[in-house]
Amino acid sequence: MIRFENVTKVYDQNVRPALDDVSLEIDRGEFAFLVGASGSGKSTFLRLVLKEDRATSGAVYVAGQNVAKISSWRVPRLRRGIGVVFQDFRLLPQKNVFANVAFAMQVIGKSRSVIRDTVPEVLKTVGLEGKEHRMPHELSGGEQQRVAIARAVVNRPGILLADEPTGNLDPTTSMGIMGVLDKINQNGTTVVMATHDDDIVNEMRKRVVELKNGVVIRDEARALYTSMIPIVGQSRRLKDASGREEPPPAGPADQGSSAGEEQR
Ligand SMILES: Nc1ncnc2c1ncn2[C@@H]1O[C@H](COP(=O)(O)OP(=O)(O)OP(=O)(O)O)[C@@H](O)[C@H]1O
Repeated sequence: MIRFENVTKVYDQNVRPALDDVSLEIDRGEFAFLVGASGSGKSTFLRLVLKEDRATSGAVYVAGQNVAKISSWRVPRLRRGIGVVFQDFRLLPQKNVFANVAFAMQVIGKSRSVIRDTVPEVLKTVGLEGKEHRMPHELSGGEQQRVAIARAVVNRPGILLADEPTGNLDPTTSMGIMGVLDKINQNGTTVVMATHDDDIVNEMRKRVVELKNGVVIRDEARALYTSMIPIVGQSRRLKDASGREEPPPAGPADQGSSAGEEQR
């Protein structure tokens, strides 16, 4: 669904690349977390998928298409297949919940009757039944993020990109949002989520792709936020699912663990 082939992104020739020779494949229907320190390249990765930036070298494929070869008039069609949610929700403040979601359908020319049928369905999926007429300022942060997710998926995109979607939310509300994203993923949408939230990653046990200085340093299935496998040459500490730190186990990196590293 998403394939990066030796992708390098240089913003400024005088500093190291934001992404450095990244090769990675995320299959249709997968749920993958992108983790890494601030500045490690997570948002750059998402922007390249959306063709908001272009790779300096290498190739980015989305649904089998090399995005560099998509002409500018076809970019909206690419983006229609990709829902996006952000940390700061980005709702239209003057529109109610229904209208915020309906707007995403209006701009692509859906008929009123289709909108009338579809919006309540998607609001139900995200747990906002009965809140159609609320204004954004009358909603909690978690509810606002649910509206943003409803708007992102109402046109049934194949891919949902989420950039720190729980960054402004408390832990309980965040887990509610993860429940919504998980449900959307189980309905067949590929989800890629950039996050710093270790508790969420540890709870979800999905694929984790870890970036450091633009390089993929870990790609592990059903993983924790911090690898169970010590990375050679780095001092790392492990966190268990409760977030408690434990000393790293003795032994070579390639002996494997219950989490089992999987390179794709
Ligand atoms: N438009 C830009 N122009 C110049 N440099 C940029 C630009 N966007 C990002 N960078 C640089 O690229 C690197 C990767 O940034 P990116 O935003 O992808 O990181 P991130 O992992 O998403 O960080 P955060 O967790 O803080 O959002 C950083 O060094 C950043 O300063």
